[in-house]
This record gives sequence, structure tokens and C-alpha cells, in this order.
Amino acid sequence: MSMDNRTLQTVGIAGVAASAIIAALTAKYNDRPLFYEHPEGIAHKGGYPIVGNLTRLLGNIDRIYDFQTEQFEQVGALTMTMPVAGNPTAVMTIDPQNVEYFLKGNFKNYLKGPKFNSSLRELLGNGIFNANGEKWKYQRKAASHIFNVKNFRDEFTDVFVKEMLLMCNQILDKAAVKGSIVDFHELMFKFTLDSFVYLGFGVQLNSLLKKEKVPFAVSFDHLQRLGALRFINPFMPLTESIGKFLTPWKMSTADHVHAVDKFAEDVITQRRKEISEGVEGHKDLLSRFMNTLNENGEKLNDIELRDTVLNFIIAGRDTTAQALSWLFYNLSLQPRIEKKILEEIHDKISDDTEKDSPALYEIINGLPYLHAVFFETLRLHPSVPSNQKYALEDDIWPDGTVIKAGYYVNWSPYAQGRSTQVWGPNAKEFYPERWIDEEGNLCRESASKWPVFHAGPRICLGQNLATLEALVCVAMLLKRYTFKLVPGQQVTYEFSLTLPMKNGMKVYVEKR
Ligand code: HEM
Repeated sequence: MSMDNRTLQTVGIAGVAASAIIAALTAKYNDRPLFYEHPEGIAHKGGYPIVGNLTRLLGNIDRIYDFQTEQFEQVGALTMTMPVAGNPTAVMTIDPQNVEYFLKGNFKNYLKGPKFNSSLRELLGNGIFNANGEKWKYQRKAASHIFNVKNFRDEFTDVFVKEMLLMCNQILDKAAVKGSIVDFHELMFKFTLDSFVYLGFGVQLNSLLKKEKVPFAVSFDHLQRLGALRFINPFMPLTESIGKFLTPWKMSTADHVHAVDKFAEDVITQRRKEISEGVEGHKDLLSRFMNTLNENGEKLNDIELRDTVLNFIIAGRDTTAQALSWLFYNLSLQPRIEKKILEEIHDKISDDTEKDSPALYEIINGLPYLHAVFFETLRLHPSVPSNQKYALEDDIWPDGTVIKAGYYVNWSPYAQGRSTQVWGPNAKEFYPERWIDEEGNLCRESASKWPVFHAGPRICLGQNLATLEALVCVAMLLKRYTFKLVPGQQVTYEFSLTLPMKNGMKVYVEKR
């Protein structure tokens, strides 16, 4: 046999062998990534050979939380896996007893894992959302001091009312007269940004008075979406590298990071200047962090303060603005609920009460139906729709699920809120009455059944602040206006860390 024939024969044999190996691997891993074994005893949703559920997941990215909800329904379990090529083993659950267990009962075993840390490093740094252990503890302690009843009653309510009056007088009254269209979602973002930046850092931003979105907010939103994509799309490193060459005219990730850094830097510089000029008396979040010691017993440096500013803006701006937007969206679909809120606030909140913050604070606290509407909004549209942690050691959950060290655990307040197994047959219906008992009192659900504010030692520090802010806003708006959705638009969410509206929400405003 000539040399060429021998080579051809060898190549032929190698080809057949390779095809046989691929066929064998495809037959064995016919619904999952190569070498992935379904964890024993956990229901799973199989996908395609080699890629598992990767293509299904990426194909559904614009409706990812509904997709997740459907997967639980199709599998018929509250705890399951859904292997995705390129992503680590993750166990997903919407079972309240499991959620309570890993967020509270065995809190120590579940951390923000390496994937969370690396995906969000450039935006969150080592701030409270991205920190574990002692680094997290000192931040939680420093921040917790500002969330006290005195601040709520005497200061926070005042700021929210002032910002709302600005919104009403400068934007909504004018839009009502002109009949112009308002992007309600954008307005809510500006309201919560201005309120929080003032409460937390003493800076009067006045973004409500600016026509465009503030440049900082553009970069901030971009980086959040990027971080979220890195969680689920294993091709992101490649996409990000190629993107730099294909679209060099677009702002790069580094440009966006620079924009958010600059914003934080300006806030810190302004405060340092005020201190050097002898301006005293700040008792806000920034001064707390400037006077606190980190886990090494040292004063915080500028990078740590930058992380504080940015982490708290995500906490204070996005979540509440989104909750407010989804609340008004739900009201627009069910006028009977809006009518019931109006009946509740009727006569209770006058123009005079709006000028008396402690009185307004007490009145708002005593409105069960308004609270119920807010809670119901978060049940169906949780501002943090899906979340994950990382198991340090082997564990067994209350439902018997065996968790191995290094697994990711993923829970979905969005899918849980819509699960008929958890919330009953009308789970998908917006029905605030489920939060009211027979005597007309508000009955709040446990954090395990309704983990929209998280649970356990890391439960949301700002939940009362957010509730107050949202309810002041709803009461003041509904007293003055009716909002009508502009026909023909699609109101839907965008995939990100939180639950923003993809195209905003355009409304017409009419004065009552
Ligand atoms: C509707 C509004 C809000 C919702 C739904 C919400 C929800 C949440 C959730 C789910 C977490 C856990 C995030 C995680 O660690 O993965 C969280 C944490 C946190 N939230 Fe909120 N939040 C809201 C408003 C606020 C506001 C207005 C503040 C004010 C500063 C705030 C401050 C915080 C802080 C500091 C944490 C970190 C707690 C820690 O890790 O110890 N939140 N929130």
C-alpha cells in the first residue's frame, strides 16, 4: 500500500472512531451537557444533547422569568435542575421551606458565590450586595443605623412629599394641560433616584427636572444588564471581546464603569469639601460610612466609599421605581382596585396632612388596602425576580434535596409568586384582597412564602423605607390624577438584575 493510501485509511478510521465516540456521547448525554450527571433524587428538565438547556434559555431570555415559571409547572415540582452547557450545576427551588432554610436556617452555608462576585465585580466592587463574612457585616451594621422610626417619621416622609410635589407641579400638571405623553417608568426612576441620593448622600440631583435620562443612569443600567447576562450566558466573555472590535463607536464597558465611578466620586468629593468648609451635622448614610471602620479596623478608603454609593443606589433607586411602575400597570388593568384605594385614602390625606410629615407617616401606616396593593404587586412583579447563592458544604434541604458543596442554588420569587402550588388556584391573578383578613386587617405573609425582600440575616434593610416611599407616591398621585396607558405599546420586562420595564410605560395624565 502506498503512503498516501495508508494515510487516507488512517484518517478514515480516525473519522469513524470519532463519529462513533460522538454518537455514543450524544446517546448517553442526550438531554444534557457532556459529562454532566443529573443529581440523584431531584426532578430535572432535560434539554438537547451536548448543550442541555442552553439554547432554550437564551432563546427565552426576553421572557426568562415566565420561562422559568413554565419549567416548574411542566416538571410539576417545586425543586428541580435544568442543566445548561457552560454553567455550573444549579438547583432551582420555589419551595418556601427550602428558601427559608438556606436564607435563614443554614445561612452560614450559602454565600454570594464566585460567579456572582466576578459577574458584578466592576459595578458592585466589594459593596454590601457583593460581600460575604466580615466585609458584609460591618456594612450591614453601619447602614442599619439610618433605618430608624424617627428618621422615617420626621425626615424621610418629608423628602418623599417634597419630591412628589415637584413631580406633580413641574411635570404631571403640565402634561395634563398639554395632553402630552409621559413615560411613567422613567419618571419613577427619577423620583426614587432624587429622593435616595438626597436622603443617603445629601446631594440634590434634580433629575426630575431634566428632560433626558442622566448619563450616569444610562451606564448604571447598562452594567446591571451586563452583569445579569454573565450569570446565564457562558458566551459573554467572547461576546464582550468581539463587541469591542465590531462596534468600536459604542461606549465600552470601561467607559460605563468610568461614568458610574465619576458619579460616586463627585458625591464623595462634595462631602469632603463640605467637611473641610466646616459644614457639620450630616447624619446620613454617607456620613455613617465615612465614620465607620471596615473589617480590618480602618477607615474606609475612596474605593470602599464608591462601592457604598453605587450599591445603595441600586438598592434605593431601581427596586422601588420598578415596584411603583408595575403597581400602576396593574391598576390600569383593574380600575376596581384603583377605586378601592381611593375609597381608603378619601378624607384621610388632605393637602394639610401632606405638610405634616409625622401625621402623614402615621396615616399611611394605617392603610391596609394600600399596603395590600403594594405587596400584591411585588408578589407578581418582584423587583429582584430571581437570585442565587453558592453552597459551601454538602447539605440536605427540608424537602430531602441533597446539595453538594459547590452547587449553585437558585430561587425565583417571580416563579414562586405565580405558583399555584404555593399561592393557590388564583396565583396568577392580581388580587390584593388575599392580604386582608376577615376583620379588614392586613395579614403579611412569611418571608419564605413571599421572599421578595429576601429573608434571614440578609433581609432587605430598606423594606420599610421602600414601602413608605411607594405608598406616599401612590396616595399623592391617585388623589390628583388618573393615568391611561397609551394604546398599542407592549409593557414588558427586560432581563437585568432587577425587573425594569423594557420599553418604559407611556401614559396620558388627566387631573381628577
Ligand atoms: C420594593 C423595593 C425593594 C425590594 C423589592 C427590595 C428587595 C431586596 C432584596 C431581594 C434584597 C436581597 C438582595 C441580595 O442580597 O441578593 C435586598 C437587599 C437589600 N436592600 Fe432592598 N429592596 C427594596 C428597596 C430597598 C431600599 C429602598 C433600600 C434602601 C437603601 C434597600 C436596601 C437594601 C440593602 C442595603 C440590602 C442588602 C442587605 C444585605 O445584604 O445585608 N432596599 N433588597
